[in-house]
Amino acid sequence: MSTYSKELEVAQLAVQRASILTKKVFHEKAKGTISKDDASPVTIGDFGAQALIIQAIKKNFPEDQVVGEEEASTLINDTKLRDQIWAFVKDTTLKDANAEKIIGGPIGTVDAMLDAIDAGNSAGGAKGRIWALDPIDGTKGFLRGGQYAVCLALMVDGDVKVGVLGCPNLPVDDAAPLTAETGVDQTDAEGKGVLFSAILGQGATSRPLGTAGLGESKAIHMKPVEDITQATFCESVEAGHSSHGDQHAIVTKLGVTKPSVRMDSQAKYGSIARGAGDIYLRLPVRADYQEKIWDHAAGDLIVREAGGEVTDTLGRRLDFSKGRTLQENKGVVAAPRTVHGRVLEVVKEVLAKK
Ligand SMILES: Nc1ncnc2c1ncn2[C@@H]1O[C@H](COP(=O)(O)O)[C@@H](OP(=O)(O)O)[C@H]1O
Ligand SMILES: [Mg+2]
Ligand SMILES: [Mg+2]
Ligand SMILES: [Mg+2]
Repeated sequence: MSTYSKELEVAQLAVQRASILTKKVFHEKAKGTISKDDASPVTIGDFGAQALIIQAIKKNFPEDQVVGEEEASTLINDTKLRDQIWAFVKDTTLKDANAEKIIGGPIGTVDAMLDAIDAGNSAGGAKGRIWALDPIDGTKGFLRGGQYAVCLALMVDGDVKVGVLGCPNLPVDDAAPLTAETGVDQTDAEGKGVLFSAILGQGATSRPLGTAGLGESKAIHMKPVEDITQATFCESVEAGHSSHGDQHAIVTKLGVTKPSVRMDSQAKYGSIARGAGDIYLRLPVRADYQEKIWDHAAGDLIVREAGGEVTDTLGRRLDFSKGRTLQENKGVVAAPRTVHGRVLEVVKEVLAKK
């Protein structure tokens, strides 16, 4: 077995199983939300997916730590929400019994579910094996029927080694170009659902997300951008998450002619990695916001392994070794290696004028 192939298999199957749950939650209109301290929403889907993924990690790698976005403390007093989550968690399994066995089978009890959610409480850092988990990235996209992603990455001594992104609402077809519609009014109907993966040094792949174990995988690559004016650029839907104004100024200066594609979640990283789009910009809105490691770890590796470069707005690699946040970084600039330098130059020029 090659390095990290076991970790990759567990991560892929765990993300696949969690995606079955998020799709069920979406279709049963059980999206009831509560607001977190940072005013961001969290749903039955977020908690349920976190429980299922951590269960699979702990069954296979009991010593590993997990930095997960959600915490169970809110569920201690809210027994109604807790029971709603459990109703989904207890019935969600992979359709292939063998694959289900690989990730350790279902969770036995409500308490075990709460323990699994809580096991995402690692402080992160530069030592040891730590998984970064975002059970639903782009919760706002999930709620409004846009893009979202189930995101999992393994860091060893602060360096990302394995990354997996499950994107239930993106087309399976790697060649389908991004359009404005890709970001809005999407479903997980026929032809949708893709699982992106990468292992450091071994390239990036995509395969159908599916529900019954892992289908055939294909290598993915960023598109060589010969003429930057023809590039497709993507950004967050939420204006509070990145500066649409700065991003517009940057792409205008680069001569990009196509309108930006707005979509939620790390589906942006996956989409540029497979050449459906080219550039992803995330310019800070607030100087004091620290990006969370679970919002970037898997996508960063997948883009780099597909031939891209990912830095912050100052040209520094994203540093996942500093705890739960990217406290040493500001914003994100992701582009094919061949044009990243040019994009970064313009990012710096535009920011210097502010
Ligand atoms: N002020 C802010 N700046 C940047 N990112 C923010 C932010 N407030 C929240 N976020 C993060 O933006 C993520 C979504 O990114 P995007 O806009 O690309 O879809 C959220 O992930 P969750 O949806 O997992 O909470 C959240 O962690
Ligand atoms: Mg959130
Ligand atoms: Mg997120
Ligand atoms: Mg999330």
